[in-house]
Amino acid sequence: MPAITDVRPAVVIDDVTMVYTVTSTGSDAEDQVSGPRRVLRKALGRPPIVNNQALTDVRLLIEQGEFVGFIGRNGSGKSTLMNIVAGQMNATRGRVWAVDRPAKLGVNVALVPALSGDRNIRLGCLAQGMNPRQVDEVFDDLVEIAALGKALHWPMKAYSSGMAARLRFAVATATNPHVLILDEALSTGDAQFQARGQARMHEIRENAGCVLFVSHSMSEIRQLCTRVVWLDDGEVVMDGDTDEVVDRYDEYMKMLAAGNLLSARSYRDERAAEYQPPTWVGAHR
Ligand SMILES: Nc1ncnc2c1ncn2[C@@H]1O[C@H](COP(=O)(O)OP(=O)(O)OP(=O)(O)O)[C@@H](O)[C@H]1O
Repeated sequence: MPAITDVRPAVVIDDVTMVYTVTSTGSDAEDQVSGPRRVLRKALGRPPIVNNQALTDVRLLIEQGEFVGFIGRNGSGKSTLMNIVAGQMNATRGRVWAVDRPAKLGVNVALVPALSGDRNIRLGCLAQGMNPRQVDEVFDDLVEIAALGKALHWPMKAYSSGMAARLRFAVATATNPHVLILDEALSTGDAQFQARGQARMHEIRENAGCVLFVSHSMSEIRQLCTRVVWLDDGEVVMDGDTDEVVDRYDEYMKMLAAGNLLSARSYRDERAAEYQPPTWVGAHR
C-alpha cells in the first residue's frame, strides 16, 4: 500500500459509518430509543424506532485521475456513500475530504421544468458559478453532449426521463469538476448518449479529476473503470483491479442466484478477510 505522501488524493473517506433510524412495524422490532421518549412513544402507540446500519467503517483513498466503480447488491450502501461524499448527508461517524466540492449528477444544480433545455443549460452553468462568458464558451459543447435535437428548445417538463438525464449530465459536467459522482447516471440513456457520456467522463478524468461511478451494469463498469470497490452490507469486500473484482463479484452473484447462500456467504467473507484498507497517519479509527 503506498504511503499517502506518494499519492495525489482526490477523495479521502476516513472510516465512514452511517446508521439510519427508521420506524418499523415488524412484530419483533425492539425500540432503540431509550428513556422517557421510549415510554412516551409506547404510550402513544407509535411504532418502534430501529437502527439500520448502512455503512461500517468504510475507508478509501481515491486518487486524481482514477475512475472508480462501486458495485454491490441492492442495499449494500453505494448510494449512501455517494450521498455522504457529495455532502448531501452527514455520516454518523467518520469524515470525508475532497480536493474540491464533489459534483453529483442532478444534485448540484436544480433545473427548472418550465424552461427549455437551452435556457436550463445557461441557468445551470450560472448556478454553478460560471460567468456568462464562460457559459458562452462551453455552450455548444454542452448542447452536443445533451444531443436533444429540436427538443433543446422545448420546456424540460416535456422531456422523457432519458432526455432529462442527458440534459442534467451535460450541465453537471460543464465545470470540469475535480470529483464527479455518478449514481446509475447513464442507465436511463440510450446507446448514443451512453457513448457520449462515457467520452465526457474520460475527458474529466484526463483533466486530473476523478469519477466515482455506481452501476449495476458490469459491462459498463468493466469498460469504464480503472478500479472497482465491491460493497456488501455496508462493508468493503474488495477494492482493486476492475476485472479481478468484477469476476469475483460475478461469482458471488451466481452463487446467490443459484440459491447457494452458505457458499456465497463464505466466499464473500473470505474476500472480505483478504481485503486490506489503506492506512495513513492520523486515520480516524
Ligand atoms: N433514507 C433512508 N432511511 C433509512 N434507511 C435508508 C435510507 N436510505 C437508505 N437506507 C438503507 O441503507 C442501506 C443502504 O442503502 P443504499 O441505498 O445506500 O444501497 P445501494 O447499494 O445504493 O442500493 P441499490 O443498489 O438498491 O441502489 C439499506 O439497508 C437501505 O434500506
